[in-house]
Amino acid sequence: MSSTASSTASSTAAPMPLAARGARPLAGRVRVPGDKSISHRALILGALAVGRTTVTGLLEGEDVLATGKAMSLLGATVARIGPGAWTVDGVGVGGFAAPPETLDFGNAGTGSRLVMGAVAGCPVAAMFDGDASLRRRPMRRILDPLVKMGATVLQAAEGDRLPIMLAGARDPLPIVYATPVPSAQVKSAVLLAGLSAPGETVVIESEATRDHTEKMLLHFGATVTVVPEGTHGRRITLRGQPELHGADVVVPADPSSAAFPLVAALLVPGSDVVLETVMTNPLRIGLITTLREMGASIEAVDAREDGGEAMADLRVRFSQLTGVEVPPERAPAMIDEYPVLAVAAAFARGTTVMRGLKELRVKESDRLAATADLLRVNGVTVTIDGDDMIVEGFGGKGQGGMGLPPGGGTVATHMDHRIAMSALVMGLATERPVAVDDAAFIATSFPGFVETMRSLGADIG
Ligand SMILES: O=C(O)C1=C[C@@H](OP(=O)(O)O)[C@@H](O)[C@H](O)C1
Ligand SMILES: C=C(OP(=O)(O)O)C(=O)O
Repeated sequence: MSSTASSTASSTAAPMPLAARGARPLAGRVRVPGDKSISHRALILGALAVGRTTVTGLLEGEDVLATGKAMSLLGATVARIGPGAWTVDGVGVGGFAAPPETLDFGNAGTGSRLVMGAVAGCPVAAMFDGDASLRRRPMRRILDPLVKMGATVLQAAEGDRLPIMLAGARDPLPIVYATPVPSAQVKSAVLLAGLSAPGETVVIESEATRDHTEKMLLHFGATVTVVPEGTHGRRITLRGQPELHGADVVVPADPSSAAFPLVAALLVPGSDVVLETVMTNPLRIGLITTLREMGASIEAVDAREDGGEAMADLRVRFSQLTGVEVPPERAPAMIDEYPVLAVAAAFARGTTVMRGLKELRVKESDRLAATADLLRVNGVTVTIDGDDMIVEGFGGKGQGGMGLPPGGGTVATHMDHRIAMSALVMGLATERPVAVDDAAFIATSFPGFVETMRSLGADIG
């Protein structure tokens, strides 16, 4: 790979404390970086295609750069041709070469798990590793179906965790797999392995998760059909052994990154902000749906489509929010947004109940615990009841409100970018500043976060 960026900068660098304090109204237009999910997939499918893939708007965060490096170690030619513009010359389905060194995914669950799927369909062995956070995350959910498809786990740390040495199948088997957890990463790993298998690989999910892999497989020339399954689920069928051809991929702005300036604009009085070209895939906008139910002013302007993905500019204005109950079936559409939703809930009038958050326990940190701690050290009452989180809102300074959350705390971020950004957003609107112990991991998904927020008028330093 022609980029010099290291995938493990965050884990080796000294901690980077930072604080946010009460701001004047936020105003202006910004475009947050490219979608992380689409960026990983563009590099992986580009590497498995024949010919050249050109990606524009790629997220140049550490997670995605680690995937780019892995693709070049597996034999693809990955080059940066300009800011956010990359080319991938692929090796074709099943064509990965044995990598000469460990594939180090740093902090990235998505990169490590999707690439395990892609490697499982090739007759090569690769060592997968990551930072201390990634080494704690469960990998059995990925290994189980991949072993069924013919891959072999040659080595793994206790509890089927990284570092893992995985040998791909010489003759991969197609399977019908009902995912035991709602996870786009598990679904995608099976589909990527299934590319090399003859016949049909089927994934059945009882709750629909983000469908970027399915959409991008179609874009690269595979045959994929998707039909509803049960009340909230889907059945995805991939015809194996297609010839994928290189394609152009335009990456829209990441709604999971846009969530931070979006919630900040809702919380800081007088704010009026436009977030440009935000992806609005229905399986990614649970946060927007929820915030609108809470009374948020979020207007989608110039809604359009590119490469099969919906996008729009979002105009967001300061709003008095009211607590709501968020149903568990919405979780997959906003799984990474609960920490920042919980921050918004702390400013709302009344109680917000978020149900069905089990998967938050196995992210970069135990996000259920980390989010509750984030709020508590800043004076907010939070209850964790099983897999549900209940936040008591302060309600603001107006009629019926109890004022603003006090703030004044230092938040332990536990190597988790979303906890760090959520805490800093909170500090823009609390009575006193909010500090974080380490903001370095923000670079995994949102390089330029602090500069972007400052360009809107935020006081972070
Ligand atoms: O497939 C993806 O790109 C992702 C899927 C989600 O993880 P799970 O599949 O573990 O829910 C999400 O949390 C992650 O940030 C990105
Ligand atoms: C959970 C996340 O990512 P990953 O699983 O790729 O580490 C995230 O970005 O919030």
